[in-house]
Amino acid sequence: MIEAVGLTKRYGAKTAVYNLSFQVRPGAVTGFLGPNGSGKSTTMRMILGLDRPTEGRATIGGHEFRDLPNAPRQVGALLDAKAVHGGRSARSHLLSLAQLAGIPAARVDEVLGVVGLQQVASKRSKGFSLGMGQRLGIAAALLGDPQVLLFDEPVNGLDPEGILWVRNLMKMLASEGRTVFVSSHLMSEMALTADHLIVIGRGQLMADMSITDFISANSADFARVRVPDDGPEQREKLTATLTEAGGQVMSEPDGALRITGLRLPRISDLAHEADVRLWELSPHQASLEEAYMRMTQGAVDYRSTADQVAHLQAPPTPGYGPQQAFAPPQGAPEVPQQGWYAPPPPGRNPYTDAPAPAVPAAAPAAPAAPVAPPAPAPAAPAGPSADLTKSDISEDSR
Ligand SMILES: Nc1ncnc2c1ncn2[C@@H]1O[C@H](COP(=O)(O)OP(=O)(O)OP(=O)(O)O)[C@@H](O)[C@H]1O
Repeated sequence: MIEAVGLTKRYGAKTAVYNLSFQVRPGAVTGFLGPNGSGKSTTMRMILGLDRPTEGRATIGGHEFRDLPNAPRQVGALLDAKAVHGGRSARSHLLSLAQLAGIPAARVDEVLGVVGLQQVASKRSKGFSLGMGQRLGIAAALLGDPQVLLFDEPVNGLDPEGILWVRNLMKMLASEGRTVFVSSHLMSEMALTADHLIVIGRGQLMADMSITDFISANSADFARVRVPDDGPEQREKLTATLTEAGGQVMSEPDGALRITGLRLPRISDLAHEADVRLWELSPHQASLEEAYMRMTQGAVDYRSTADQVAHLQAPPTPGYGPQQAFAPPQGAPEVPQQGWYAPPPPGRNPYTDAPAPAVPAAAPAAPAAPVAPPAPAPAAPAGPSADLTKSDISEDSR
């Protein structure tokens, strides 16, 4: 098991990680999520003894990394796939790691096979693509057959077949009873891979719960309703009826209405009683991606501004799709078009309203005012976090 207790890291005036406490248990894949610069790599580096915490501690199986007897046989990690001597072949890179850790040379060929790099084992790694480098990094992590594995963005640069392979590998390692801690930006991927989630924002814990609990705690189920386009009267009548019955109604730009707080059959009955015809009545549930976006939208450091290319665009054609203007009916606010744009779930959203993120019931209490305020984009640090352009570049590593 990996455990962090009050883990804090400051780089001068910058607080990268503040008072993080969590446990990563064996037998499950635990996803580690957070926006760019939220402190994921720093946390992993502290767990692996590569950075010293300013306060608090991180342990693996009850020991700090540097006190672990024969650490490479107990813990494997992929932090920065580029941290390889480019002049060495994949095999000799792994052989040198194996020798240092007292691992038999035969294991090198085993892990080369597991990651699918047998064909290029004697090629210099400086010619490797991003995805091949990721595979080599994963091979290094598996070398000592460790019980505890940490992967920082393992699918970065892998093609769809490679992503599927990593997903299955993580699950298999966890099913063997190992502790698997994986950071990723790909929510959809985490939804398919992880059993448990730890979410951080600006270095602080925002959630520590199962994927299922995460979605139900943060997602908003809603119904989408559409009435005939023959004037605003029907929409206004329906809005008033549904609001009176206890529903919350928001207007979408294309004229549809989003309803929360009422079940679909009740919406249908109410529309019937009000003599309003429906062209659409459909259920919607927020995905993990949406739940995550909502949770972390207040803790994002890097945001794009709008590209000023309006003068390059063709003038709108009246009467078509979203370009058609629909005034929101009375009493129905418009669905916000920036960030998370579903209506919030009933009650206050603790993640976006409070100045410092609060923590859900399952997680330890958050500090009052811990992290440095939003600052200009920080200088890119060494290591994986320096890559702000992380993208999924397809490659064929075979
Ligand atoms: N060595 C360092 N010196 C100064 N600041 C640092 C250093 N390492 C990290 N930071 C800062 O600490 C914060 C957390 O960085 P970290 O790399 O841990 O985030 P991350 O969640 O891994 O980001 P990403 O998803 O972009 O990889 C960032 O603001 C980063 O600039």
